[in-house]
Amino acid sequence: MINKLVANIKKTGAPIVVGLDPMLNYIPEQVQKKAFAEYGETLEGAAEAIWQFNKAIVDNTYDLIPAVKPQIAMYEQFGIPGMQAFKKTVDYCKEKGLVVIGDIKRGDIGSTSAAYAVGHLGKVAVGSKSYAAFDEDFATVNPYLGSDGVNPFLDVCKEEKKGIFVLVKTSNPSSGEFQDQKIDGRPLYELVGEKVAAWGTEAMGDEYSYVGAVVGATYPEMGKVLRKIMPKAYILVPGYGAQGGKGKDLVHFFNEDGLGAIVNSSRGIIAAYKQEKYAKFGAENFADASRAAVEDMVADIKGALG
Ligand SMILES: O=c1ccn([C@@H]2O[C@H](COP(=O)(O)O)[C@@H](O)[C@H]2O)c(=O)[nH]1
Repeated sequence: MINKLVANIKKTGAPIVVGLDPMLNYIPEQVQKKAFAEYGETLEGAAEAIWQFNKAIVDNTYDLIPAVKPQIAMYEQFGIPGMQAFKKTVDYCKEKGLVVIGDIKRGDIGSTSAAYAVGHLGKVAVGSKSYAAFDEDFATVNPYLGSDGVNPFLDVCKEEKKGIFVLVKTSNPSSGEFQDQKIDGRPLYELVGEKVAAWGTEAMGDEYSYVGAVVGATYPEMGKVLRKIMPKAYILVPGYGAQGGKGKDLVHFFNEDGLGAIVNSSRGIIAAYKQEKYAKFGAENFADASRAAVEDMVADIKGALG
């Protein structure tokens, strides 16, 4: 899958990911009304609204982008219907040729991590049969339980040629509380970065490893250091747009080959129609506003990279 991700990035010339984080309050009234008319103001109605919202955005942007990142929390809050909308979204994006990064942030004791890995990236055995349950291409993994929480994901990735992005330095304001703590004089996120590089040597694609890292756009100096520590790891960079990250902050997340990083924007793209800059599109044309926001994001990053 890392080869497909790199190929999609080269084809589109767009090192970006559209984050599909559909909160109900981003979904225009007309989409909600139609879904509620069919299913009532129920969990099913909410799930239908988020599915129709996602579909419109994907239909309007898929030719410009290499990948999407559905955030599972946004679906899970609507229970079983929400999870069905998650799965429908994953399948639809894959049909459109997009790489799907499930932002699931899992990681547990070994046996539990194995179940997460199988459910999201692998196949679960049922008697003599096996099924790919959610079947994303990549998943985000929390490494803070240690190697035995990550190894089951590596095993499934090797078998299925899928990938993971390991949380190394997250974009949120309090990420330093634990991640920046020093051990033998070095911040914890650097030690995790070294582990990502080591895990990656066991799982190489043609140019990059199946084991990537999450590093927030909001910490550009740390991104620069981590880029050097993990030269073969793709870096998934959240924090662009709504969290304040800009193209100029991201230059050092990339390698000399212009590859090596993929920048996520969720609210900045899917709720673009709510921003003054894209207000001319109106709520009816929300997906056109998202397309314009994708074009602007690509221009911003490419401009910064020169
Ligand atoms: O360090 C991290 C890791 C993950 N995220 C996720 O990315 C998106 C960001 O959404 P925006 O609307 O573009 O701010 C969201 O799904 C987060 O859970 C992150 O922000 N930082």
